Amino acid sequence: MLRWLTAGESHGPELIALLEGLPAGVPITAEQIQADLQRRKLGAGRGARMKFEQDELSISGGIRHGRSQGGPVALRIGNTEWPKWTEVMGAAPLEGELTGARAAKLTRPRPGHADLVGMQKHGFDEARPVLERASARETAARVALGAVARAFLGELGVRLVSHTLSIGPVRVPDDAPLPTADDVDRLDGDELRCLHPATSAAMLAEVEDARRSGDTLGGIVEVLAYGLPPGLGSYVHWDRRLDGRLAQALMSIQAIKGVEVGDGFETTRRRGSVAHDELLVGDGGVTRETVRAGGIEGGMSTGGVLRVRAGMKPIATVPRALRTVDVATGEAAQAHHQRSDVCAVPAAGVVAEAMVALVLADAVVEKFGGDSVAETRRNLDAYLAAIPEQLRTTP
Ligand SMILES: Cc1cc2nc3c(=O)[nH]c(=O)nc-3n(C[C@H](O)[C@H](O)[C@H](O)COP(=O)(O)O)c2cc1C
Ligand SMILES: C=C(O[C@@H]1CC(C(=O)O)=C[C@@H](OP(=O)(O)O)[C@H]1O)C(=O)O
Repeated sequence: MLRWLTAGESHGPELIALLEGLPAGVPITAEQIQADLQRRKLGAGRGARMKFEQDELSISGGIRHGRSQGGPVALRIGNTEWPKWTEVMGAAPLEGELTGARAAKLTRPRPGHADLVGMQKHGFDEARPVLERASARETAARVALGAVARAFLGELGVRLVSHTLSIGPVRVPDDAPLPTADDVDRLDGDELRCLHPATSAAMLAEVEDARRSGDTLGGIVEVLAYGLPPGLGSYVHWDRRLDGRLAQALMSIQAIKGVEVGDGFETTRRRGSVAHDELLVGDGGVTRETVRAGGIEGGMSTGGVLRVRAGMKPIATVPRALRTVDVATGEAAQAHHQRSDVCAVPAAGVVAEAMVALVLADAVVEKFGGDSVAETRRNLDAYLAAIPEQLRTTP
């Protein structure tokens, strides 16, 4: 079993990420993790902070001479903004009152954020302690862990890619080809992480229009995984189903409001005769002509391309501020707003990829075990070799 945990606040000194259960021998470097952190900062619509803050990665444990060692992988991502926040976010007891530009209490909770409920739940009189941990800054830690999970999967021939399917009302045409794992660099080179040039241009125009009118946008991202073996997950227990685990992981990303597996809700509008992936006689086994189910049947990977989507709501800190209540006075007010992303959908694609990588890596460890990646690979190869020829699937 893989376990992972993150800690840290948006304007604290650093984020901490821990991954436990990774077999030894996975090749992984700080440069690889840093490269993924960089990918998460990209994209049209990101706010000012992405330009001046660096993700300062350091590896505190679990990796030696470029390989995992079998112990927990411990990562730190320094917030280079920290020197401006030492007073507001310091761990030491406060002597006297806060002073300076950031001293004012945040008593105008932002609708669509954790602000108000977090205050009610934890007994805070302002939103600062809530928004610091609820912030999607935390997704940097997830992406760092996802890079490690992806390195493990890569050793087993599994490769991931994510892309933007829609921004607001602008969507990639249904007949556009699916990105493959060879498209990652091209996708990262596009500000919207979209391979379809006309759609990317229309998405950019939509983001610029939202920015000009003091508004924000959401959208849909899609993650694909190539090279998975059949049989990850389970049809036996509700909590071991791969689709359920992926949905939970994707829904846990800040601002994700819906998840689809394969064609998702579109499938509900079809008749059964054209909704599934028929099994056909192929060269050397069984084949499927379509990928409507997204590579999951009965809660298990089919061995075909896995395809999941996550829908993100528009950024909740709207510059044209939303109505709220000042909880210090009980008076009507406008929500607190300082700076914010206009649209973070391209970044959410990178985060979604990381979460999918972590879930798949967990499912691989669950099925194939292994204290070293070589052992995991032996177990995987033996499993595949033992599947009778008539039952084998070819992509
Ligand atoms: C990569 C990423 C960046 C985000 N950036 C912002 C932002 O700049 N401003 C904002 O208000 N929300 C941003 N969000 C979304 C908020 O964190 C999210 O809306 C908030 O936590 C409440 O959403 P929830 O109800 O889904 O948890 C971002 C989300 C992601 C995934
Ligand atoms: C810092 C990141 O995203 C932040 C996520 C976020 C939010 O409310 O979720 C709000 C913004 O932070 P701030 O209020 O400090 O400008 C984003 O910049 C990041 O992704 O690294």
